[in-house]
Amino acid sequence: MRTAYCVETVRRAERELMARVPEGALMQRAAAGLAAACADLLGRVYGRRVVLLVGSGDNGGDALYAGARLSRRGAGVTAVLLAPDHTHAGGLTALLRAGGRTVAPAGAEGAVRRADLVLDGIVGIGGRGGLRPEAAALAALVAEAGPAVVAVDLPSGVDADTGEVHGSAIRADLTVTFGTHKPGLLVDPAREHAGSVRLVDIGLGAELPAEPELEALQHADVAALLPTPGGESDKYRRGVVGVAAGSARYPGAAVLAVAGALRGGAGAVRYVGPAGDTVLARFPETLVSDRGPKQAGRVQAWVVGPGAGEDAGTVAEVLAADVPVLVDADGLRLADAGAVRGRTAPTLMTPHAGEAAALLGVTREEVERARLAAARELAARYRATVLLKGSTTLVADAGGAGVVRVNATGTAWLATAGSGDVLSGLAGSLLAAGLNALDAGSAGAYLHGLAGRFAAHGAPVGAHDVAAAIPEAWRDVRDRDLRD
Ligand SMILES: NC(=O)C1=CN([C@@H]2O[C@H](COP(=O)(O)OP(=O)(O)OC[C@H]3O[C@@H](n4cnc5c(N)ncnc54)[C@H](O)[C@@H]3O)[C@@H](O)[C@H]2O)[C@@H](O)CC1
Ligand SMILES: Nc1ncnc2c1ncn2[C@@H]1O[C@H](COP(=O)(O)OP(=O)(O)O)[C@@H](O)[C@H]1O
Ligand SMILES: [K+]
Repeated sequence: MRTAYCVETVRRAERELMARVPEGALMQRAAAGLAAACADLLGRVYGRRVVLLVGSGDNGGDALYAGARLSRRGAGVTAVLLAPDHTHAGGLTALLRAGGRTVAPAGAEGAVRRADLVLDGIVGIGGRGGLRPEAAALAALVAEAGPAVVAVDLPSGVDADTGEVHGSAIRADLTVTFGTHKPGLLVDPAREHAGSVRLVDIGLGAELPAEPELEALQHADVAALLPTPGGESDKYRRGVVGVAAGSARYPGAAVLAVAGALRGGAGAVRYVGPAGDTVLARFPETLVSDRGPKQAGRVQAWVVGPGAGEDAGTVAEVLAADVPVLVDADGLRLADAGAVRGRTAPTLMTPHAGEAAALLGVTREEVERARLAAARELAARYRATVLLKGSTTLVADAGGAGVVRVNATGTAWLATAGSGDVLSGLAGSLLAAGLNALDAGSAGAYLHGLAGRFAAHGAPVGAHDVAAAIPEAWRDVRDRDLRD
């Protein structure tokens, strides 16, 4: 499991650790890891030109000490001091002793244009708001000049706790973060600014609490969740998932949800709705019923909503069932909030940003700017588990207060019509197989993201390709975990 902790928790843990280690030790650990990552990126350090953007805090100190290390290895290092009267004194002395030089922002253009590498040490977890004008101008110059950029701890200008970006922020190729990931490194739009992320261990682990702010499943975590049939299994014991989806207008949504559900671990898929013939033509193994959800026979979980059109009656009927229910797409609009809140069995809602915005009464852009807050807010309002889809997929458990799962496997190729329907079938199938709503949502998103990658291989795909690649994703999770 990859975990991320918010700034307040990191600060508390750092205080506790600092009380037990020699003064300055943590910064030296951070700087050593940072310099090593820069050396890896450069390939050869000797003769390279490195520019440090140095702000007023310890983030700048990290950059200066790392710059000193690179300078000792033969790099030409220039520090641009954004706050010359408040520069980290120890770091500055170390850099100057190692042969580095300093320059004011006004005189930095030449050095930036010649640089092989720029280290962003403007602000770290002490940053508030976007970059200030002088730093923003430097960031624009760096972006235009195009050297590799390594962000120290996190890209300056992004919100470490939320992933929000207020104003301008550094765009990095690599972020070297210390002690633990911060939520902003895993949640867009900030995540996009971070590039790839490397975690440097500074010994913080033992001081961090058990419950992080965010967690991201890895192969081993998902492998442990995947349902596997045993000797005693039959199709009913593996779980039956009911899919109430599709309409005369959108029969394809039913097919795609069933396509996902058939690959999600349930023993059988029961389809209810007006697209039965279309579903059967594509998937003859589906149990099709032309009666409503109540009369369709027992299921262990329902998926309702994809392509449902205006069929509020079916949504209400499904919500009245005493089994886990996944509500997606049109179902989200048609569901009565009180009925969702009143359910005793788990509910998993799977909106994209537009659907979440409609439920919250805000704009889509507002949701995309503050995904974490939106997912938590919906989970609180509906007392349901909420999987918020998009470039970052988040799963907040019912109530919204606990740890939020973030999915790291997605690819932008999944932004294709109907791929959400596949996800709803897949996650609903995992619910029917016995996973709780948080696990079903996050393991479903994980497999779905991986399937998207495998199906796409860097080229456009349709949603049915994603569904067809789910078994490959499943095998990859299971087999790579066995090898690890
Ligand atoms: N505390 C520790 O034990 C460790 C801290 N480390 C580093 O220390 C950093 C935190 O250092 P600080 O607490 O000094 O905070 P920062 O260096 O992140 O920033 C604080 C300073 O930046 C200014 N500032 C805030 N927002 C700004 C903005 N938008 N534009 C320009 N300036 C702004 C503040 O006025 C303050 O002077 C971490 O991110 C990490 O890089 C590491 O050395 C590891 C150990
Ligand atoms: N930029 C992106 N990067 C990664 N995944 C994305 C991106 N955009 C969309 N997705 C994923 O693609 C799927 C689209 O679902 P959805 O918006 O419901 O589409 P539809 O309604 O057409 O089925 C979701 O799983 C979502 O997380
Ligand atoms: K930084």
